[in-house]
Amino acid sequence: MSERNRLRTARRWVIKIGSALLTNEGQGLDLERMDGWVTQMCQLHDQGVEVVLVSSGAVAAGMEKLGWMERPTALHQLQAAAAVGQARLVQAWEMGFQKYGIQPAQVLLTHDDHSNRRRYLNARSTLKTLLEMGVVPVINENDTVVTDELRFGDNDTLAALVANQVEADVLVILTDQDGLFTADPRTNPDAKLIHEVRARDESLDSMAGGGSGRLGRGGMQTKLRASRQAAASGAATIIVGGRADDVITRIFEGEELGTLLLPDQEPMAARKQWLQGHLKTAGELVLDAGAVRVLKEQGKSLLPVGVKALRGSFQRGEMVTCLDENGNEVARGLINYGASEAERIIGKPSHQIKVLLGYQREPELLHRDNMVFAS
Ligand SMILES: Nc1ncnc2c1ncn2[C@@H]1O[C@H](COP(=O)(O)OP(=O)(O)O)[C@@H](O)[C@H]1O
Ligand SMILES: N[C@@H](CCC(=O)OP(=O)(O)O)C(=O)O
Repeated sequence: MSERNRLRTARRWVIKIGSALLTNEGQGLDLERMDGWVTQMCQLHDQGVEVVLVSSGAVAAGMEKLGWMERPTALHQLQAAAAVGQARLVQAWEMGFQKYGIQPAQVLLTHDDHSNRRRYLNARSTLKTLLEMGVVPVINENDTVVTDELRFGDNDTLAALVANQVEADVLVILTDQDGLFTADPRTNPDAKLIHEVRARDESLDSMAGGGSGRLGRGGMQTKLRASRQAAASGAATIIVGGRADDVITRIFEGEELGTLLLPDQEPMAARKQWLQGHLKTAGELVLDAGAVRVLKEQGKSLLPVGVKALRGSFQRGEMVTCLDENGNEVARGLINYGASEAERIIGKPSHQIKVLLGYQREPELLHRDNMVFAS
């Protein structure tokens, strides 16, 4: 299967739409185009694809409402514009999605939400819950509360971190150019579009310029960096011109649009490598002999029934070590329940989880996709 056709099998997409594209060069939000993207995202949704939308445009929408012609540079003015514009932005997306009976949700994130482990896990859990419910999260940076030092600034970086966070298969970056060119096409009319490349290819560094348009931030440099970040969890990135007709649908159908930046590894292999490198664990589970056997011999998920004891005050989503009764490591992985919940369900069959906790998230304590087994 060609790499493009493989996109048809991608089940979770993060789609980032930049400021340069969302606003008609500063004339407010381009509602007509937004409607077109919504239609396409809903078509994807109908095909069983989970969609996360990372939408810029708060500052640009706010500028229009406030009658400002130039993007301000002072942080407090940017924040004021974002506060005015974010409401407008999310209202526009909501109206679009509701025509198709699909519920969007506003999620505003900051740098802290990614660097603080607890908040990271919390946000991940919320995003995954929204996706399970068929909701489309519409994410932006929480511009009004961030400080200069702790600002993503551009949404490419934020979109890549979100792609890691929800383990997306593909990150689509819609922008105002047809893709990544050999040089900035604004200043180099001879620049050629790159169709497919490995994200880590170092020759791209000198091609991607940092200069952006009047409204965007970061230019292609942040998009290239984002593709590398996304590749770390196995996601492919497509940088593509968002003004092309039916661009999202055509990418889904495998058409060669924009630039495809490939990861070096399949998502699962990348994920396992990431897990392997995660040396810090937050707790331990002691397994009974039966559970040790199915984990060791069949590489299966761990159910609560096979756990005899636990140690540590871990949160849901943190890394724990699984030990046999002699203290030897059998596996490690990300746990689906926090320590106080796990305490109540260990040794019990999964069908009792709902009665014991009042709810059931997953039947497994650790899912095999989130585990690496000791050799
Ligand atoms: N090699 C390149 N290929 C394409 N565009 C480039 C390149 N280098 C720099 N750019 C610039 O990046 C801009 C897109 O980035 P930006 O303005 O930040 O948009 P967005 O708001 O979509 O993130 C383009 O308009 C283009 O001028
Ligand atoms: N959070 C900002 C986004 C900043 C921005 O323009 O980013 P980008 O679209 O990546 O160039 C906003 O909503 O205006």
